[in-house]
Amino acid sequence: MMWLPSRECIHNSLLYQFMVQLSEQKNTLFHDYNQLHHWSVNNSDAFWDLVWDFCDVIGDKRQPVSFCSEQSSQPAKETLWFPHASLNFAENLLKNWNRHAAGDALIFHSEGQPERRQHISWQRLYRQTSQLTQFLSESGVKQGDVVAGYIANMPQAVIAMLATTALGAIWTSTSPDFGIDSVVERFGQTKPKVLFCTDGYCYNGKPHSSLTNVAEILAKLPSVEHLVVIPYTRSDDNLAELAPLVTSLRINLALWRDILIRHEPQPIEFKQVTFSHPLYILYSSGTTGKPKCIVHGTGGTLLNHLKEHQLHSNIQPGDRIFYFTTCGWMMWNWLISGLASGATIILYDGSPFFPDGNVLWNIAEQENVTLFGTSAKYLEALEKQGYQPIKSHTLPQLRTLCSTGSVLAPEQFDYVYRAIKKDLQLASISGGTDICGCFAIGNPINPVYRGECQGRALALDVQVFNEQGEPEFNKQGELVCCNSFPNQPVGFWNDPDGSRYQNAYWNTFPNVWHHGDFVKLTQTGGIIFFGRSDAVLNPGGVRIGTAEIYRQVNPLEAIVDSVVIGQQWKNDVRVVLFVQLADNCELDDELKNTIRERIRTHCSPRHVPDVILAVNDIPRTKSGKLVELAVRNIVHGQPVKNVGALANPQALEQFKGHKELE
Ligand SMILES: CC(=O)CC(=O)O
Repeated sequence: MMWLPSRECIHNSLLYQFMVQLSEQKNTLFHDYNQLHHWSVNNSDAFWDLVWDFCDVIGDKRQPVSFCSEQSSQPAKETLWFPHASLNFAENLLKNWNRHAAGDALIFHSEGQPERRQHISWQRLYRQTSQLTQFLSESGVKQGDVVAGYIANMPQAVIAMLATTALGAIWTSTSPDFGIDSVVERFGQTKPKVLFCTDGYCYNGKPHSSLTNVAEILAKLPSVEHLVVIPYTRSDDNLAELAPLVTSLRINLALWRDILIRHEPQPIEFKQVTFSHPLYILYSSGTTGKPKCIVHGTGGTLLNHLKEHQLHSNIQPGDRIFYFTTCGWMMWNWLISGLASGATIILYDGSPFFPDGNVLWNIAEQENVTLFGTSAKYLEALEKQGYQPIKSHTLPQLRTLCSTGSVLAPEQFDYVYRAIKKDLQLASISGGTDICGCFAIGNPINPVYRGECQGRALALDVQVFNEQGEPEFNKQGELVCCNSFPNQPVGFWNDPDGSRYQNAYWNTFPNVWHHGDFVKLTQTGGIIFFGRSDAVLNPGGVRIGTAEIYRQVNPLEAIVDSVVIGQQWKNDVRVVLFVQLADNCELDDELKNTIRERIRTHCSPRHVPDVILAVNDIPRTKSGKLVELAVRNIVHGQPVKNVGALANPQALEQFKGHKELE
């Protein structure tokens, strides 16, 4: 065990208060989290009904909580949640505005530019949302229209999203480091009427202009009628270069500042929509084809985020929450929902290592961050570079550290408690874009065990299935969810018969959501992740999660990063490991033997790579995920679909033509 919440922490937690309320209402005693989880799965209507009340959702709830036709052969998929409810997402995020009007709703930090730090009060957030809502209405945006952001992670992105959803329109965003094709592949499918863009973004000490990309994107997105430019890295005058283009395309060009000048803040009329009304469109990474446009509903997203924030993460008014993300990752949507719990959101645009690895910890210290969210990859890089925030920063308010994006190895749990903070709830969380939330998540009342996500998310019947579709306990298998939950996607955009949605999650096991993670449920109620199940290595028919290999290889000083695949070889599969070496290191026999020995000792002889090769860079998606399937395709001489989804597509070249693989 690595952390145990104090009795005081437990009793002060919202989850504990929820359990007390539930015990009184249902006359049932809940002794621990696992008991509550069990109850919530078996009584999911009562659970979600109480979450609505407990989290003070503004809206008209109505009964029933859920409905499914008796004829349905897939109730887990086809259940409708709160079928008669109506609500508005932005209204719920702004509901605290006049309670703490002068307090901070948003705080913005921009890479390397302390003078750009901005505090946006709740009142200013409400007023600017009102101004933008008026602009969007005048621009013809109505309920169900799509509004897009090609935008840096800054307050204007939040305000544009709130104004869009206040009208019952649908928000979709990518970050400005996406290339032209990647943006067109996404927005070309969802056809936004209005595009918000920043003129650029900052990364690694350099401002990058977006305007040339924007010009080309607009030429390929005929749906866009209005372009709103947010000057960020340059002065307004430089925007003149866009003018001829928008005139030739007959697009209306507006500057953010002018919109604020032209509209007086007014009380916002929040459009009430149904629970399943589309709220967000998120995109799958698109490494296996055109990105899937995953539509998330208003009520499901809100209710689930309230559950994840208040019950699992203990987020309360006065909390200050930070997630290192861009507007192109679902953790941005997750973060911004924190407003609905009265928390202050800390936004950061830039590199987490510029000017050095202290940058995010400086922000955490300066802003008294209570929940700090990041990725396992960031923590790995921080450790490798020798940072120990525990020695350099004072973080008395920091209560929770969330990590996601890839598997958080057990040794990284040691690092967090040794080098960041001892008294901390380390929540390794996992779910993703598909559900805009989590299947595995933390909670403030359970201990944290080394290498384990604390538990299954409340009211989600998460199980581990073997290949025959039978539940397994304490054995590796597929993460599935056997019941319906409100934040299942409403469907995919442009999927009229629903077949793409059905194929993506529902065809592997009957009436069960198949998520594609390779995991194990533990005796403590926790979950251990071993990697994506489609990347599982299969030498001699034994299924090996790729995270088992990374756990042994990546901590070595000589290694910066690695990717492992299974290569079809003589009617079997052999394990091929690619490593990116640290400066001045060589992949000599000694290093190969060290790698093999570590893997043999800590895993098994089956895990030992048959081939180890050096490469200069490891390909990842823009949200930092390894693309094992793309590497596998290259090695097998197959095409890689959608290289535009990658942050460093040029890295793929080095996986071609190795004579050791022929
Ligand atoms: C919660 C998550 O699972 C986020 C991600 O890794 O995409």
